[in-house]
Amino acid sequence: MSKASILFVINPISGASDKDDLDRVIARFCERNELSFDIMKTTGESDAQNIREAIDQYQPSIVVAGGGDGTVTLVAEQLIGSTRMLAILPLGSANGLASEFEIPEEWDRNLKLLLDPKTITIDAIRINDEHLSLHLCDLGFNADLIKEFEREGQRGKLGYARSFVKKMANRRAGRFRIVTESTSSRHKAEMVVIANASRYGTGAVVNPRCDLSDGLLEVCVFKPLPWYKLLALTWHSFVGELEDSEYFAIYQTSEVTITTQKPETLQVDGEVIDAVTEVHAKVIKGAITIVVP
Ligand SMILES: Nc1ncnc2c1ncn2[C@@H]1O[C@H](COP(=O)(O)OP(=O)(O)OP(=O)(O)O)[C@@H](O)[C@H]1O
Repeated sequence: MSKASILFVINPISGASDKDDLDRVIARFCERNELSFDIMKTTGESDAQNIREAIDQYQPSIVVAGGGDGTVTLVAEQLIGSTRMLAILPLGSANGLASEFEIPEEWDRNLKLLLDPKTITIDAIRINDEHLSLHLCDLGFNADLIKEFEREGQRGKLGYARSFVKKMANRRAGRFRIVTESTSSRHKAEMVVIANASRYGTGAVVNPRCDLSDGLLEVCVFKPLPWYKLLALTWHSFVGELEDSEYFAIYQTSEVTITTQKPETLQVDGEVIDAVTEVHAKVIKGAITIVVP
């Protein structure tokens, strides 16, 4: 088999880790294994176009997204409909999609996955005919939390924990109407998740019915609950038994429209989009092939 040609797309500001040595580690790994490679850095401006141009020019068989979930989604968007593989080098604060597949964060172990790549083809979700989601989108609590995290200008796991505690003290519920292909329901909820994957980067399972290749998305509803029930719900979440909780509801569908009574913050794969009153989500079956351990 001919050796892979690899394009590394690195977000230099993702997460809080020191990346000064990364280019050298990548170069040493590729040269040692006789892999042809190129490295580009994102700038936060025109990145989608720059990645497309680099792919056109370089024609890699694997594109590595080195960054957090935002970078992974940005790179994936440029690969939809192509046979090129997407590999993930987790450098973000939470690394949700990478933790879903237990992709190693440690650079040397991660790069070894490129030598004889094992892959899985997964679905994606198109949000409001515009944004791509491979992982989790949500309205309400978690989106507000990410917004707070960004507003405070924090990065890294400690900053995330600080914002989490602050947001937990100010939980609130909104009203949601959820229309799937076969159901229509109304809920008072603190958070509604549109899920391709199963868990956040923290490990909390929000979607116990996750199958990333089944052509379906899940809509997961977290109803308002009193403080003294929080621990029980968290327990149900971490052991994957959320459906036992009366404060949780789930719908499976390939398409959904969610409308809210008041504007709710929407986040897609870790990026805060805006406050919205309507979200439409549709599955793209078999959208992308990912390198996994
Ligand atoms: N060189 C850069 N300078 C400033 N911003 C950048 C640069 N490159 C990318 N960005 C921005 O970084 C964001 C994506 O960050 P990403 O999700 O990869 O990391 P993170 O936010 O640290 O991780 P996580 O999503 O796990 O919290 C995008 O908003 C993108 O525009």
